[in-house]
Amino acid sequence: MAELIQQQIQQLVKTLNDYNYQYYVLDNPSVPDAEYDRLMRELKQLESQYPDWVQADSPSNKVGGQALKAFTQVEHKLPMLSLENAFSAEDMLAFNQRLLDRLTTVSQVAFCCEPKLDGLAVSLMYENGLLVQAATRGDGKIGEDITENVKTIRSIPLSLRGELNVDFPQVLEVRGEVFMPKQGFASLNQNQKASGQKQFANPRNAAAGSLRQLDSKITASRPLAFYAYSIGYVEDVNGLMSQSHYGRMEQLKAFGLPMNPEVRKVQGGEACDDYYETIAAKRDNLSYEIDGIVFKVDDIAQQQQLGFVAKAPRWAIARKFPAQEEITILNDVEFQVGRTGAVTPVARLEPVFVGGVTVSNATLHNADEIARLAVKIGDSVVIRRAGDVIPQIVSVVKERRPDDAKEIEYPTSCPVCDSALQQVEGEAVIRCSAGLYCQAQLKESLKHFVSRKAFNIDGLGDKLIDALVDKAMVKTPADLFTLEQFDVACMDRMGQKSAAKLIQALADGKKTTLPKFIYSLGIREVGEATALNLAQHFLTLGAIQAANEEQLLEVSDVGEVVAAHVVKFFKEPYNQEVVSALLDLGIHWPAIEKPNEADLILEGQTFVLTGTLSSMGRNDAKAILQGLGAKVSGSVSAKTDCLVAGEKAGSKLTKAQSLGVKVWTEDDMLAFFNDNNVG
Ligand SMILES: NC(=O)c1ccc[n+]([C@@H]2O[C@H](COP(=O)([O-])OP(=O)(O)OC[C@H]3O[C@@H](n4cnc5c(N)ncnc54)[C@H](O)[C@@H]3O)[C@@H](O)[C@H]2O)c1
Ligand SMILES: [Zn+2]
Repeated sequence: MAELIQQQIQQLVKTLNDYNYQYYVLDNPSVPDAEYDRLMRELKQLESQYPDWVQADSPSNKVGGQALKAFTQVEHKLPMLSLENAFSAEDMLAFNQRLLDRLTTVSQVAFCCEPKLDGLAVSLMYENGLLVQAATRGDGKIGEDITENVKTIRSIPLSLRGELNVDFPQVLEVRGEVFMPKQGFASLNQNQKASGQKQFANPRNAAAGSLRQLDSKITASRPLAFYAYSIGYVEDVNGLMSQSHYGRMEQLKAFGLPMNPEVRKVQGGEACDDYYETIAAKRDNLSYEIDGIVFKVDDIAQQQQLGFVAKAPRWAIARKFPAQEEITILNDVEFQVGRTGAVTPVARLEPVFVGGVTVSNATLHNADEIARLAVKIGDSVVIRRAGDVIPQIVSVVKERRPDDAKEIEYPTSCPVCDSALQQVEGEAVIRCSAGLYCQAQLKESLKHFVSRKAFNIDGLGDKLIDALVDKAMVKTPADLFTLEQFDVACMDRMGQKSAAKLIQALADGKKTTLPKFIYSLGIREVGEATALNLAQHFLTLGAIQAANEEQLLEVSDVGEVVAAHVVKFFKEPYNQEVVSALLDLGIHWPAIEKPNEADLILEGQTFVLTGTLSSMGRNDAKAILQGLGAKVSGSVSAKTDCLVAGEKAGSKLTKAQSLGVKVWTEDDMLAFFNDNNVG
């Protein structure tokens, strides 16, 4: 027994030291933080139970990793420590109680609350107001000299604002986090992918890897940012620095250092919990990754009274958010066939709680992605789920690969209809060649056909469509309109009442609009906007069906790919049959009037819509603007002529303002519509 525990401790120490090396030295961790934290807690638990067996090289009371030899080493004047972690409200209560036990004279502690940025700590040494040295944390005592690299980060001032010895002290060490904003991270990874280079697992590794470059030109090309969060060593003969941590943050801001705008000072533990909840709710909308909240005792005298333990201050704690990355097992890979025949590998996972939900499936995208991950069935994989984004497999933990791990085999024929698969050159996707003869494609097409923006048929859910196709009651979209109440009522979970409702909905659905009809056909690459443009350009279905590629290219937003798909679609005899069957069954729409040239008052102008409009949906506003000849685009650029900003407009509004793009409120837009008798 004893020996077993000792072995367990040794094993944990070895594993965690390996993980530290991968994380801190190589900037390339193999397991998610949640897994590391679990193993660390296990080790600490064993060490406190069996103090005689604590190993000399235990990571439980060490900070970070070793400084890379390739850099000049910097000895920190004051150690750069880590933080104690809290994982729950109970942990926070215990922390608050520990503080109150030690600070016997106070009944409530004031805290400074700060988002815990997921980047890496750096020390910036300012002497007489000039930045003379920048260093990484390293092992807490010795870091790496990264002065030249840090100087390439635009938001870090090379000199402080204000007057020496009046505003700022003669020596001031500023500490803070260098991080990579989410958007910068996404575009960096896109570039890495395009140039065939390794992609980074997350923004933290990307930031660390970018900062610890021997060539500062590479660092300069990376989108790094910085927020200050404390001070280290100071020579301050005039006693300029505040005795409140929050006060110091305000001072640093006045000296020109970037400060996180979310930082707040609050009183007592409950206010800390409120702050935690508030930021947690905002987390997905922040432009940078955070993995928790840091709570710091605000009063510097109290901080000094509390002091430090081996690797962290007693006066601060990091409360971590639930993990967005977890580790689990890939049990199997199944292949799904989509509406356009694309065959997509779907990962079946051992269920795991991540990003606030239990995840048991993740998309694997295509064969290229499987090759990039080099994943096998049976592997331990890292799953990421952030916000509402669908879960992704980000990496494979190679050292945990079991001996019987199986290669993922791509099917050689359609897994649903057994027809041949085709791969278009230059595309990663593989498609079933059978079109609507393939039941999977038929089901997905029908789901699209009845969806909200197409025929909008209430009461025709995915399960019912699957069943109707399986029972061969529906073979084409036209068959939906020949269904009878009696047939539908016999289906699972349907009764006479819901069947009657559905038949009525189908009858009502026969009246539609031309753009919706075009959209519902599910022609590849023809979305709502393109369908609308096609309808407005050609005015009748017949004209669209008869158009050749050249004529189609005249439609705004229609390029060669779309034109080819449209022509191909209407050439297909099967599609021609379905379209005429639909028309024979009474599908109809009001005629579109040709807009007067003189009515196209917004011709050549690009509009962007953002925020919530109270008087109409964004799609309606878009249609009216397009009717006046405007292009409506999704993103603001220098080419944008006007941004319509509704309620709660966010980053697009800021961007438009910074580019000097004209901005309309919803009222401005309505007034314009009114003046021009539209809307
Ligand atoms: N996945 C892995 O293999 C692996 C390996 C080692 C460490 N880790 C992760 O790293 C953590 C330990 O790392 P650590 O020692 O750097 O501790 P930490 O990340 O838990 O906390 C300390 C660090 O927080 C950062 N920080 C961000 N905002 C801050 C703020 N406002 N104020 C103060 N500090 C702020 C600083 O960089 C500071 O050094 C572990 O809990 C684990 O999640 C993961
Ligand atoms: Zn098929």
